Amino acid sequence: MKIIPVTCAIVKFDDKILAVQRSETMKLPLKWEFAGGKIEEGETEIECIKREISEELNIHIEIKEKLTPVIHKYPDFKIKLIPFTADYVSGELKLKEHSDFVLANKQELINLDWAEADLPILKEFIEL
Ligand SMILES: Nc1nc2c([nH]c(=O)n2[C@@H]2O[C@H](COP(=O)(O)OP(=O)(O)OP(=O)(O)O)[C@@H](O)[C@H]2O)c(=O)[nH]1
Repeated sequence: MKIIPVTCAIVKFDDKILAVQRSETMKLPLKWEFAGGKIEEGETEIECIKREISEELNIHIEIKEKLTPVIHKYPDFKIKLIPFTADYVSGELKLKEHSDFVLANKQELINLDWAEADLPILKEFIEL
C-alpha cells in the first residue's frame, strides 16, 4: 500500500497547545489531530506544514523542532505522519476545515479522542 506523507504541527500559544477536531465529513470523522496535511509535489516538509497551517487555520507559525515520524496503517490507507513543534506567531485563528479546536494543557490533550497515528506523537511530546 502506498504511504502518504503528511505533516502536522503541535502549535504552542503561550503555555497551551492547539488540537483540532476533524469534521463529520472528513476521513476519521470527529477525531482530534494536530493541524497539517499532505505534502504536495516539489514541496519540503517545512513548506508543507506552514502552508497547511495558513490554509486551515489562517495563522502563521514558527517551526521549532522535528519530532519522530510515525508510519501508521489505517484499514484503507497508510500514512507517514511527520510532526513538528511550533510557536504561534500571528493571525486570527479561524477554522477553515475543522469542526472544533481546543487550547489545552498536556493533561487535557491526553483526554481527547485522537486519530490513532497521533498517539505515539502525543506520547513523545508529553514526555519532552
Ligand atoms: N493533518 C493531519 N492528518 C492526520 C493526522 N493524523 C492522521 O491520522 N491524519 C490523517 O492524514 C491524512 C491526511 O490529512 P488531511 O486530510 O489533513 O490532508 P489534506 O488536507 O492535504 O488532504 P485533502 O486535500 O486530500 O483533503 C488524513 O487521512 C488524516 O486522517 C494529524 O495529526 N494531522
